[in-house]
Amino acid sequence: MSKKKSTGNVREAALEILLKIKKNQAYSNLLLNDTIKKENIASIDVPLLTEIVYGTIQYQKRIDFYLEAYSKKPLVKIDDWVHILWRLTVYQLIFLDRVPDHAAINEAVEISKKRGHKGISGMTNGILRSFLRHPLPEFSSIKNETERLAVETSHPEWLLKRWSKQYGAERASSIAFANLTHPTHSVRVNTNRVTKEEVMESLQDQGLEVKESPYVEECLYVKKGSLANTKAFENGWISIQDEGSMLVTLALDPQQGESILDACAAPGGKSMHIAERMQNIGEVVSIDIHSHKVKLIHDQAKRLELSIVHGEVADARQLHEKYDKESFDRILVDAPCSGLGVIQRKPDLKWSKKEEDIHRLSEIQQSIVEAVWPLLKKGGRLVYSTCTVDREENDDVVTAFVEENEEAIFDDQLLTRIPGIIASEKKENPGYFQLFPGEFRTDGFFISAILKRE
Ligand SMILES: C[S@@+](CC[C@H](N)C(=O)[O-])C[C@H]1O[C@@H](n2cnc3c(N)ncnc32)[C@H](O)[C@@H]1O
Repeated sequence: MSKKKSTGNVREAALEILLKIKKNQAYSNLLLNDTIKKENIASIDVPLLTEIVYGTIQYQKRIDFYLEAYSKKPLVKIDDWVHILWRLTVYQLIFLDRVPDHAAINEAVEISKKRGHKGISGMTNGILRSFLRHPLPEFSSIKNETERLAVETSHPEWLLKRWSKQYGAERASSIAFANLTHPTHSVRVNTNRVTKEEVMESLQDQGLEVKESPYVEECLYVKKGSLANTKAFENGWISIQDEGSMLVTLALDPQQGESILDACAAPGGKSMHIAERMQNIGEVVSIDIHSHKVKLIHDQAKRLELSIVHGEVADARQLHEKYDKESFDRILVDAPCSGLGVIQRKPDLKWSKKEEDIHRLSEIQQSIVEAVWPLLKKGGRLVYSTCTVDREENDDVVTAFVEENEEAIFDDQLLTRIPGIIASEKKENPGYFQLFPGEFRTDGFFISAILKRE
């Protein structure tokens, strides 16, 4: 059966998704996949729907600045669905060359008529046409520097202030601009089963543009094309993974025959990488608190033929009930975090996360590290990582832990295991480092390594 839908339905679908996100009903990626299936969106329309949804979220603060210049009423007094419809149409007018302006505006007017009344469609027509007739308002009209950066890069002010205080104003600005750029798509080659060259050939044969990474050996950048239906993916030769995430396994440096605990493991990206590096010899215990997520670990292990990975549902803070002291050679805590390092991929995070979330998460992160520490053998290594950019969830968690635990010392050899160019930039403390978005081709990641004294 043909999966045909007009682009009009694409915009309505985008409106529905954005409204649900605004009401905090779900994450954008889950809602998108759900809507594509339920609404039977044609595969040809999926890229447009994805672009409108992510782009509108990414640029919403900047778009509101533009809309405010033309709206007769303050935006807070406009119904949510009308406001979002304006936002997504302005996104198309500014950023999508392939959508003709009149088509985008006509669709918005039609949707307004269908969902509202004549007054609303008239208002929609009026604001969008006056937006087209005038030049874009200048950011320089905003006098306060942080407010100006917040509007231009479309970030909440509290977050920019936090980054500026923690990493300096220049870094805060570069993170915010980097978050507006497209992320690099990378895959990890399962070198246990296939060579990098074979994977490159296979992907290229299927029309994908592939390039070797200069940093991590098993990493390939994929420029064009969808990976999910490729032979390499179906055969379990590759996994989709950010290169920063691959560095975490390099930091842990698991060896064949060892016993490894991955305390926060789902969906299993790092557990699989660990098992691949161990050539499937040894044991990887992969814990996650959510049973539906542990299923993903089982699925991945099966697809990649990694029999040493054992997924288990448990709370990492209670593992002492299941495992003896000093059971593991190495432990990975890839902690639950605010995800502020992956805004490029998941822009809704910058609007949904609040400062209170950071405080709450940092307490959970500390308690997980403290709970699993006794399970590490003497002389063993614990790696603590997050995909966020915030000292309270990162540097503060590990420095407080090392200060309070006599047996713990920072691993001053960490950077020797990280590829040269990346490591040479990271000198603040030899036992941990922060990767910022836009710095290399990775997401924002924090990686630290702690040793247990003999
Ligand atoms: C950053 S994600 C892990 C990503 C994973 N390491 C990977 O590379 O695919 C953090 C995970 O920790 C899990 N989690 C949160 N609290 C936990 C707890 N108390 N014990 C175990 N897992 C927990 C979450 O369900 C989530 O899947």
